Amino acid sequence: MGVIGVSLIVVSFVYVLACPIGWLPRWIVDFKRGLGGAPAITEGPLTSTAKAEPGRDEDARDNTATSTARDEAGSATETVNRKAQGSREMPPPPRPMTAQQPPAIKAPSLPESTDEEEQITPKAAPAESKGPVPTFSLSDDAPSKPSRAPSASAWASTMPSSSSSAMPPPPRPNPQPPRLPQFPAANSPQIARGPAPDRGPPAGGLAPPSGGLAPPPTLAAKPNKPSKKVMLQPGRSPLDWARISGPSSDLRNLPPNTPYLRVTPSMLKAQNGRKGTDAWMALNGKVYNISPYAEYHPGGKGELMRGAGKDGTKLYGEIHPWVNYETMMAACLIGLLVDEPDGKRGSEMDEMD
Ligand code: HEM
Repeated sequence: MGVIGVSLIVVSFVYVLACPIGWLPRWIVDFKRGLGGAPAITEGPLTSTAKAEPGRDEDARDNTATSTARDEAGSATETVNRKAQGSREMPPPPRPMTAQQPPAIKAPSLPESTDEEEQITPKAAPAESKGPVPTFSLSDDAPSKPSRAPSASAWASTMPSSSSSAMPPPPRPNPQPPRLPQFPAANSPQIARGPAPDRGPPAGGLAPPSGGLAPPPTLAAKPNKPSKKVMLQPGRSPLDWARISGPSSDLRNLPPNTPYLRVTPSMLKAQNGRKGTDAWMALNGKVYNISPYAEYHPGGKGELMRGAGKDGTKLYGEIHPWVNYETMMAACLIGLLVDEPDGKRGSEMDEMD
């Protein structure tokens, strides 16, 4: 009997070792793994946790070792019964796809620390190895080394032109400034009318204005003549005259508090600036003493004295009608030009002119 029992035990061991794993119950498989046999292939669905948990694997080994010890201490009959039970339960054949399953998440190399038992679920590691940080290049040249994220230009150059999903590069800025369209337009009626007619030089002999418009007819035109202005002595500028001929000045050269005089033509003729007398001149019915102004006259003393002792209205108007004599000569006002008492004013005035 002892020999038979030992033989059964030996046969059971041989069967367990030689039998396909898929036909064996789980605890025998675990037992075989504990003996260092083929890697365990579970019957149930493969899960990454089952294959990637070394902690559980170690637990299984512990269970297997416990079972082994229990088996060794058990009787041969129990072993035979378990063998018979395993024979009756026909497990499914091993899946051929098991070996072709994609690699599951690689189990991280956990450090051999004391808290290994607490960390049951390992952290998944990235499938790809960490490479260098991709570099970006903005130059149009091809990148010297391949990078994971190429530059925009390199990407655009590598993209096929026929691809509809490729975004075209932005247009380059136009170096030339935009040009305005022709004005007037080619079909404009302004061109149909032709060029503007030549209306001749502007009236008055003035330089043609830039705007092409003629001066208003009410503006008196300045005669286009050479200037007859003279060099004035120092202190005899128009500004100096304005300073000495203010509203409170009296340049009549008459006795103080003398009222405005009624100047007859004979009186005016006698004031011609000769023989030490002042020169008077009538302008539009008013008589002025022009002697104080002679050194300030821009046209010179000689030109001014052409109207001394006379009615210079016509002469004055021929040269500079724009000059405001009433303001300039207010301090030199003698009085009003009146007719001769005997009615000779008209003929005398004609002679004076
Ligand atoms: C009280 C009477 C007069 C006053 C206040 C006066 C005033 C002036 C003034 C302010 C100017 C400068 C004008 C300018 O810069 O455009 C001037 C210029 C001139 N005046 Fe008189 N004037 C008087 C009478 C006369 C008379 C009677 C004559 C000649 C007969 C005369 C002949 C001239 C001449 C030739 C010029 C130079 C014009 C030029 O070439 O620009 N002036 N006068």
